[in-house]
Formats: sequence, structure tokens, C-alpha cells
Amino acid sequence: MIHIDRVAKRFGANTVLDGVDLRVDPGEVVSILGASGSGKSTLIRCINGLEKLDGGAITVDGHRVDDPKGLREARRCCATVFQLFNLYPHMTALENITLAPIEVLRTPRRQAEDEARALLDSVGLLERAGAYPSQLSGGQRQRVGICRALAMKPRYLLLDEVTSALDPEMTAEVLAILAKLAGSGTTMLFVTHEIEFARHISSRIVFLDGGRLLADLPTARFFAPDGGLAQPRIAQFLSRMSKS
Ligand SMILES: Nc1ncnc2c1ncn2[C@@H]1O[C@H](COP(=O)(O)OP(=O)(O)OP(=O)(O)O)[C@@H](O)[C@H]1O
Repeated sequence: MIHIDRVAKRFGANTVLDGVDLRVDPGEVVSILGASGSGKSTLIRCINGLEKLDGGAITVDGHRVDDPKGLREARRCCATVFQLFNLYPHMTALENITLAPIEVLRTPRRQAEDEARALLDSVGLLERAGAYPSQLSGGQRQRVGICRALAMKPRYLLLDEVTSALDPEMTAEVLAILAKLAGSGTTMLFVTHEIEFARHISSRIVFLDGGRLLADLPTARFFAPDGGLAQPRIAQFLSRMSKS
């Protein structure tokens, strides 16, 4: 379980997360929605230890992320896919995917390569295993990024606006992969601006507003007129997003 307990985060005088409580249980697909600047990416960065907490605690399967040993264990359970792929440019798709399993999990090279090929096959990129990132489209790079995260066999997948840098066609191809993963029981915590996609695949929706958790509801309740939509800030946000 990912357990976020009264988490606070400030940048100077700017309080970006203000007492956020959230639980993600194995098997859940949870989307974090909210306006730009509401603290969504910061929350993901706090979970994987890229930001230090100013208050509260986060544990991943009982491992505290504010403790170096706990963070190491937490990072083994949690893999993150970022907006900007972050692939190593001098390594092929296959090498990008096998790097961490070989170095961190000590998986034998042959086995890591077989597993990486199976992952590339599952996202329709087996024939591009030897391509360098510069030879791949944005959508293909992001699919390799997803394979790289999955190669660590994480219990939890954190996804931070993974389609924001892609055009609509590439967005569709990446979302199709993520929908398949969600359908196969992978536990995921998403930050996304793709409202319809979030509605389609999430078991729960969380709404952040100015660093506070305004709603944490099963998806159908979030979109119900007497549920999440009854909250003016949420109704306003959804209406604005549907027009953009
Ligand atoms: N490293 C940082 N230093 C100072 N301020 C930061 C830093 N990172 C984020 N912030 C500020 O924290 C607030 C929340 O940022 P965050 O990226 O978490 O929002 P978001 O909800 O993910 O936004 P978006 O949807 O635009 O990506 C913003 O006001 C942002 O400017």
C-alpha cells in the first residue's frame, strides 16, 4: 500500500501540499486531477523521494520514503514514468530497458534481455529493440519508457503526465498501452490531464486544489451531479477542461 499521511510541502513561502492524505491499495488505478499548479507532480515527486517532505509521512509497503534505507526499498516497489521519457540517448531501446534490472536487481543479462524483448513485444516495438531514442517517435520513446519502468517488476507504477509532450495520435497509442496495463491488474497512480481517459480506467479519482485534497471518490461518484460535481471547484475545472 502507498500511504500518504498529512503530507506538507513548501517551496519558500509557497505551500504546495497542505495536509494531503491518500491511500493506494494493490490493484487500484487512481488518477490525480487538478488545475495547473495544484501540486499533482509534487505529490508524485514526494512519493519517489525526489522532494523532501516538510510535514507528514509517506510509506510504500511500510517503507518510509524520508529514511534512506526506506527510500531504497520504496523505490524497488515503485517505478515512475515521467513526461519527458528520460531515456539514455547513447543506449538502444533494449539497453535502456535492461540497465536497471541488470545493475539493481542483478538479473543475468540474457534473462534481462529476454524479459525486455517480451515487454517491447507487448507494446508493439519488438522490431525497434536496437533503435536509439533519437530514431524513435515521441510515442515510441514513451512506450520504451513504460517498458523500462515495468522491467523493474514494480508493485506500483507512478505516471506523471506521460502524454503531455505527445501529439494526439501518439497520445492515443500510449493511452492504449496504459489501459491494457490497468486491465491486467497493475496498480497505478496517475497524474493526467486526460479526463476521459481517467474516467475510463480509474477506480478512484483524487482532486487536488491549491495543495489540498478536495475529493477522493470512486470514479462514478466523482462524475455524479450529487458527488464530485456538486463541488463548485470540481465542476468548474471539468467544464473548463471539456472546452479546451
Ligand atoms: N522545485 C520547485 N521550486 C519552487 N517551486 C516549485 C518547484 N516545483 C514546483 N513548484 C511550484 O509548486 C506548485 C505546484 O507545482 P506542481 O508541478 O506540483 O503542479 P501540477 O499540479 O503538477 O501542475 P501542472 O498540471 O501544470 O503540471 C507550483 O506553484 C510550482 O510553481
